[in-house]
Amino acid sequence: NNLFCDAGSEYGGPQCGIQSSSKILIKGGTVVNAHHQQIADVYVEDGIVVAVQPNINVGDDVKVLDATGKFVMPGGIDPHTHLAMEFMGSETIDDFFSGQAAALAGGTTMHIDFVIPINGSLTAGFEAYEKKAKNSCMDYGFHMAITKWDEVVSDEMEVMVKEKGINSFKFFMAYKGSFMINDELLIEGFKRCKSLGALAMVHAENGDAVFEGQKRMIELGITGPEGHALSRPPLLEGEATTRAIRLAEFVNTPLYVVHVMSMDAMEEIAKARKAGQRVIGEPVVSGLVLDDSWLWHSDFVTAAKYVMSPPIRASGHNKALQAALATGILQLVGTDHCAFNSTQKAFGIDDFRKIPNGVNGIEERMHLVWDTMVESGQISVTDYVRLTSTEWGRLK
Ligand SMILES: NC(=O)NCCC(=O)O
Ligand SMILES: [Zn+2]
Repeated sequence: NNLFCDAGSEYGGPQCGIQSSSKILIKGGTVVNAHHQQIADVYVEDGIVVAVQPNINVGDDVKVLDATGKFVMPGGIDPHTHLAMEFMGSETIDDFFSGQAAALAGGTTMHIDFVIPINGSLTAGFEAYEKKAKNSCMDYGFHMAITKWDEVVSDEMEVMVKEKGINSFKFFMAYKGSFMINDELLIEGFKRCKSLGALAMVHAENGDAVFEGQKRMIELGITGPEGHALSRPPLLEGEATTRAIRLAEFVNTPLYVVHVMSMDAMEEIAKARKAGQRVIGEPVVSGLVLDDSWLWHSDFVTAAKYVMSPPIRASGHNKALQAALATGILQLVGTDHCAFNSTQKAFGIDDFRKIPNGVNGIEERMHLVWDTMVESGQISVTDYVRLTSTEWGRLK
């Protein structure tokens, strides 16, 4: 714990909740936000940015950091994480502390995690996540999943929005037999989001068809990690994405599509946005920089690391997603950080359906987006700040 709590103490910063007065001047850097960049000083008092302007003069009680030749930008906000998540018979290996420590090491200073209800109860889920988040060492927020529907859940959504500060709700169209909801629930949920002014989010894959695809693979004797990709092709992501988009249009409420992994889904989002519908698309770093060749690796331990849903796609989807991000079809980058170790992944050594789904990324996101998108000239530094940090705040 202390390693991270002490990390900022040199600058008089807060030490894991112990607030002490601090004054810092970050001098002479290129200050970047989502709209503009200029050489300026940044004056920070007790963790709050008080002034941004050239040549700020300060007294001896202020710690001065020379940022000449460097960029000074907001910390990253990861809009999609799963820390301490119970999933597929296991719990993610990163809890709030270790996941956040990794995030901080990589330049992300806030994340939004998904509260998973307990037996459908939002209240019980929220209380559990409040406990899980007790060992936090950075800012975080919550979205919430909706996994069943009745009057109680509908009322609890209002409590979450009005009293608990949660105003984004995710509906899983996949994971048949666990989180998956049907279209009736999706419509009810969208209607409730609309009436509460909350944002509806979807994990868009056709869970029934995935189930059928998995059966087909097993019948063909394909039990390794490659079966994961083969059983849930881009087609099924595209189908669910367009269905969710059309139902959101029917209800007339905005829609946020999490982890857009394929051209198929991205093109549905592009069409809807072009038609004027309020649809937000979130690619994740794994989908932007990797391809599915890893899932065919002969070593199970290596291949299983890359099992997530929707799957990492064949080469070409990644470049198309990058282009969509650069041209404004997709809006912001998450990670879907949901890390399992090799012992946990080995639950599926004989059957890919049992490999816990999820990959890492919370530490790597900022530098991977920089390397892939800025260094290649696809986006500007201001775009970088928008896609990795400020856009989530603007949406909310
Ligand atoms: N994506 C994934 O494979 N694991 C996390 C749960 C989810 O977001 O679907
Ligand atoms: Zn997720």
